[in-house]
Amino acid sequence: MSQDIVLQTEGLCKYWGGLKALDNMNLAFHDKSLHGIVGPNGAGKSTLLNMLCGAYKPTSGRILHQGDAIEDIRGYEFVRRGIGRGFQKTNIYPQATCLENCCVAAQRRTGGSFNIFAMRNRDKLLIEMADEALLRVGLGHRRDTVAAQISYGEQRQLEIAMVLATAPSVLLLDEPMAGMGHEESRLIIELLQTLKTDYCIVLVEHDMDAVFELSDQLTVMVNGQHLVTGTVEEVRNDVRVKEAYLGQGDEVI
Ligand SMILES: Nc1ncnc2c1ncn2[C@@H]1O[C@H](COP(=O)(O)OP(=O)(O)OP(=O)(O)O)[C@@H](O)[C@H]1O
Repeated sequence: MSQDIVLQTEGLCKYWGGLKALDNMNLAFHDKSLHGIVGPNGAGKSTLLNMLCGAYKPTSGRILHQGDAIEDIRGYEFVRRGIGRGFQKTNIYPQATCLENCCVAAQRRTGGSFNIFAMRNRDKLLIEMADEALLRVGLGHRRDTVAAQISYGEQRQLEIAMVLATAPSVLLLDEPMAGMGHEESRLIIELLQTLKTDYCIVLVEHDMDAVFELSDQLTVMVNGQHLVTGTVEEVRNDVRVKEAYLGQGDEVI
């Protein structure tokens, strides 16, 4: 295995009854780079992310993290290993402050302990992790603001901060630009440009301009099948990809 591969799938499959939502997926995700995943609706992109973060168990196949097979470990252990997942639909507690939201996320990494004497130090650590994450996404000034009171775009930034607060090495992001206007999307694109210098990022995103701008490697999936993986240029020039997107009104490749 190449040294900078952080996460890898081997023959990964997910079947729902007779439906092959994901079939024989062999992918390698590298450190300090962004791997885009695109494909028409129902291609299996979210299913893939759900398995990479431990939310779904594969029907068959393997997931390797730093060379260890992890497909059978429990969901919370994925977070403890540094595999962080952001969600397509917002996952925040609206009545909690941005800091509190990030502390809850950080706790998923550190784990809960009922040792009362350890509490003070643990809280300090959680707050440090949460503060660092908020600063990283540019939400330091919103630290003590209730999440319901920040803009939609800021809520999506908060989602990313909540993943960062789990101190991950892998970021799995599902449509972080969904529903955003141009200016808000730009902020997220710039954020991901800086984050990908430090993390292994797997990005599922329908905004093709954003994916093309950000991806070091790009995978196209269709109907649960792998179609092609390559650089943006390689993918854009691939005849099979053009065919797969024919008739897809909202996405032009
Ligand atoms: N829990 C489930 N039970 C049964 N079928 C499911 C389940 N989750 C997903 N599927 C099916 O698996 C296939 C892949 O779905 P998935 O959500 O992974 O696609 P996607 O590429 O993320 O699509 P979109 O771009 O629309 O979000 C679809 O046919 C979907 O209906």
